[in-house]
Amino acid sequence: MAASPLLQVRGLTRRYGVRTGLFGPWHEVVAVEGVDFAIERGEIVGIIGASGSGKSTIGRLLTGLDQPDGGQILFDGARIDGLSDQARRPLRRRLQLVLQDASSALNPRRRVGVQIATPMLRLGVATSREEAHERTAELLRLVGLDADAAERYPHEFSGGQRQRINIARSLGVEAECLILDEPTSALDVSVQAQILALLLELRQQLGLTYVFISHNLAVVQSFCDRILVLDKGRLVEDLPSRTITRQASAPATRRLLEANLFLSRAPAAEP
Ligand SMILES: Nc1ncnc2c1ncn2[C@@H]1O[C@H](COP(=O)(O)OP(=O)(O)OP(=O)(O)O)[C@@H](O)[C@H]1O
Repeated sequence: MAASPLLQVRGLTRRYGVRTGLFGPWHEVVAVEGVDFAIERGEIVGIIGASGSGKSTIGRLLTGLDQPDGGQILFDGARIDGLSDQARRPLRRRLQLVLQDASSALNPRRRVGVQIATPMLRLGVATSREEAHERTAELLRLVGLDADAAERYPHEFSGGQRQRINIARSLGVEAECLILDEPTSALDVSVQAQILALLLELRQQLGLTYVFISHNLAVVQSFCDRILVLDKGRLVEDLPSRTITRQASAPATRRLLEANLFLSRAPAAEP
């Protein structure tokens, strides 16, 4: 029997009730509507679309920070939508969300080492403080930081280094799948490239699966195996990165490709 995809969504739907003004009438905003896709182990899949197309909503639904109004989410063949906090606990280890703003994910008042070690102990990946401590040093090395980073506080690091710490924390709990929501958008291009290279290396070493949410088509094309395009909450394209330029048929994808072409041809700004 063929193994099930690592992550699968069927008919995923999320609508929000929104009020016009303080006392105005309520109306419905469709954030995500009837989305279907499947992601295999070891794949890097990009989710792209214009602002408001539903990308982050999908990230929140996949990681249980929000619940769908309709449809199903399966992880390793089992339903994970609508789980209680208790039932979700083992999953929290396997499926991790990495956000754009690494600072907000880190506690400014706690040393980096403690922040990497605590989830390991809480989720039972390490059974003693010593083991968590050793593993923290290994992880810091793995993401390209010195082991003494463990003794420092988040504000002592650059944005790119903080994102490395964030990734080390996800790896500490032995995550299998990272949902990366614009993980490099706040970084300058050279640091962005370093983080993407690190993620590729980690996938190679650890067999990780990534869902990469971004508004940047050029980045998604170079980093992902496959690209899903959202338009007003609907999935309108699902193509391998290498063929998307030739095979794209959805108007939303064509718009993204044209914008990308325009940006790559635009003359550099005057100093
Ligand atoms: N909590 C919420 N309450 C009401 N509407 C929401 C909420 N979260 C998202 N929405 C709406 O759902 C739609 C999709 O939002 P979402 O943040 O998923 O888009 P996005 O593609 O990630 O956008 P961006 O690229 O700008 O971050 C938007 O119209 C947004 O206004």
